[in-house]
Amino acid sequence: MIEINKNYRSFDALKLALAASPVCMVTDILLSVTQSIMQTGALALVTADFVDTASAILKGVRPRNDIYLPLVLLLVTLGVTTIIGALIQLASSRTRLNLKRRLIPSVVKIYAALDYRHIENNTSWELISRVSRDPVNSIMEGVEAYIQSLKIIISLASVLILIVTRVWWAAIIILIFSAPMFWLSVRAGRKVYQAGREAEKFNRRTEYLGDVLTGRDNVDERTLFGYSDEINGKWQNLYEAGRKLQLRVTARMFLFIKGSSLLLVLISLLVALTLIGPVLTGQMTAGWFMGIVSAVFGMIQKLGFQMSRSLESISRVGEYMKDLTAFAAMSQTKDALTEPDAEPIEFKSLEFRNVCFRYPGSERLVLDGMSFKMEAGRHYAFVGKNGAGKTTITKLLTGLFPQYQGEILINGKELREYSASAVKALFSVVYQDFARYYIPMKDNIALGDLHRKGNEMEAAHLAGLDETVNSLNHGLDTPLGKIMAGGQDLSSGQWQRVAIARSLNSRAPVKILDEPTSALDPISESLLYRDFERLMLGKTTVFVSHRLGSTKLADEILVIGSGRIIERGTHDELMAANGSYAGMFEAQRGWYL
Ligand SMILES: Nc1ncnc2c1ncn2[C@@H]1O[C@H](COP(=O)(O)OP(=O)(O)OP(=O)(O)O)[C@@H](O)[C@H]1O
Repeated sequence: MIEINKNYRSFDALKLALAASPVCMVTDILLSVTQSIMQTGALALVTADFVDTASAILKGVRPRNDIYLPLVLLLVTLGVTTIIGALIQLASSRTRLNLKRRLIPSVVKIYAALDYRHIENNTSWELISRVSRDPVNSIMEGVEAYIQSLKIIISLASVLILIVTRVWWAAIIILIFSAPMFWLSVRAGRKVYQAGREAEKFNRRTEYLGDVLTGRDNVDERTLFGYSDEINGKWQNLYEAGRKLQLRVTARMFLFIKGSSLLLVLISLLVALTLIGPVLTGQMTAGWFMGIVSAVFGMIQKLGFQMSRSLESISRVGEYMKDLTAFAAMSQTKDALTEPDAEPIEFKSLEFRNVCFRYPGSERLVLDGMSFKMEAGRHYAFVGKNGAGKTTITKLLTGLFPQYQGEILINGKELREYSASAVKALFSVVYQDFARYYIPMKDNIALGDLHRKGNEMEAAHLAGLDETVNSLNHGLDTPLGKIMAGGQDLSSGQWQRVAIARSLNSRAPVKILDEPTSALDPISESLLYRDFERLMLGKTTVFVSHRLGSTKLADEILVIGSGRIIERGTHDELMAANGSYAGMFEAQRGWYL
């Protein structure tokens, strides 16, 4: 539904709603127009007729029975206006639902395909959160504002037509005073959205601190460290700053609306006063006087308050549309949404040739001339200090950051030349901060390779999850976590095994394991290492670990420092070389002696 590289303007809110729900939108607009004519022009006419007939009856000029028709017309006008109001609400809520059905998947699709660097960058992340936070309401606010403005314009036109037939100059005065109000309202709306944008930064931070204060994840540390007051103070400071910003604009807006409403009330009084003359001289009937005056007052109220509000909303949706335009124009990863190929390509080798990389928005080179080669079927381990760049290498390998210099070659061919689906099929990763999906255990494991459903039990068994599965109420079908009904939570180590099972379920020939045993108990960890050869038979593995005992399993250890490989070899070779690796290994071994 959202088009890439389209320049969205505020009016496009209407077009989007019309595309999502044409019947309801057209019904809404037609009913709204009818309602505004009924509420103003038609009501003024039937009121005039009713009052004039009643006064003629009181004077004895007309028979009593003549009152019935004007009375019925008056009641019908009021009744129909109310019914139309209810129908408009119905049509509008249907439009909202239809828009939601079409818009949300479209926003999610763009979101999911965005280049990974936008997610990591603060500025673009703020834009992404602004757009994706509540797209349906943001757009519907504009749609309703347009329809509201149309209603006001129709009301204004029908009242003005009535006034022109009696006191033409009053109509001109109302028009002249309304024009600057329109303009000011548009400006005010823009200011409010821009202030909202500033306030959004505060909102995101207060939301995060709110999570820290109330979220389930931090409950243990929160209780133990007793930091609630400290964080609460920070939360309040941020909240206050955001609130003051918003308040300043809202107060200005309020004064503006109130001031202009007062002005318009004065104009209506003027119109009413000038109409008294023709009534007294008999040029205008009392009924027409009442009809016109009540229509003018009703319309002035709308003009003063609703019109300012609607124009404000229209310019706000205009600003939202600018954000939407920028969001839809953000670079996307080609084929980001494609599934991995059903059959991975045959893997032969992987090579980094003089690769340099810095994260977007950062000056520091994390990889600085990184070169190494890996052959199929062998096991490799990356070791190095915290922040040396081990995880970064795995991110580059899996295509998350294509903006590197140098070459990354798979089977001798540049990584960027492969389709995303081929790269996805080639690697499976157990991430350091692996995901926990609050869905059944079986689905958690199946996500590792959606082409290969039905092998979840085997993968669970290989990952040492038999006991865990048996302890769950419904075995593999038990929802994990506490979100779904009947869900059971797991320990960190059990969750990590689920992530390992996910990887084992995949047929990817290259397994990347980034600290895969950090949450496992010593027995489980050594069992995993014992079975490592069997589990990874025929696979190429890239192991990232600080536990140097585990790196002994690797055919080759690559030590990273200063953004490049500083040592490489088997455990024995590196120990004999007595360099960096040997230093790290001895430091760790010291603790076990
Ligand atoms: N999104 C990012 N933006 C900017 N810099 C980043 C980003 N992610 C990581 N870095 C920086 O890149 C460097 C390498 O990080 P990386 O996670 O690859 O290190 P690592 O060797 O895996 O560390 P550890 O052993 O602690 O897991 C670090 O200095 C880190 O600060």
